[in-house]
Amino acid sequence: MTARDIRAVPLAAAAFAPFGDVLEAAGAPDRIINAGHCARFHDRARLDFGPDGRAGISVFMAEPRALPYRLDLLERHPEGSQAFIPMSLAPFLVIVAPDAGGFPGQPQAFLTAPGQGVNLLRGTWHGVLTPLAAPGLFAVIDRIGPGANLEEVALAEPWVIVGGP
Ligand SMILES: NC(=O)N[C@@H](O)C(=O)O
Ligand code: NI
Repeated sequence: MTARDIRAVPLAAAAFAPFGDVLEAAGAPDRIINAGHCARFHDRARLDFGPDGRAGISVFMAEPRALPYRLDLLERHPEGSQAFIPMSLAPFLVIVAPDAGGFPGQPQAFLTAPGQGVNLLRGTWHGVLTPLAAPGLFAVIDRIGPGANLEEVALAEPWVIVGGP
């Protein structure tokens, strides 16, 4: 490990909560529906599309990356939340960072388990969608609306996201 290495940890709702929501069928379902044939984990994301935006669903086909992963760009969407719902069971890397005076602070990296998705809160600094295996196929729910909704920061010094214990 070097000073610029960040170890990815398994994604967990409590640790991720300041940055967003973990979308998963975990724990007790909120409702049993469809004549008992379906468990509904109800309303699990803090969606936010602002006063002049609306929700959109897009499909992303992202190029798989590998660990160790060079992180040299962070971004945020000041006008809306952004959710990534994998359409495969392949893991992906979720990188987030707190805000530090309008710029990203120390990033944190999480590895998803099969079946987990995430919703990033409005304005959360994050790395771009980073699948770790093909297909990098995702449904993305984010803001459709007027105005700029993307702030990018190229890092003067990259971080290296590493896996493993
Ligand atoms: N730009 C875009 O649609 N995607 C990014 O926001 C991302 O987080 O991957
Ligand atoms: Ni984004």
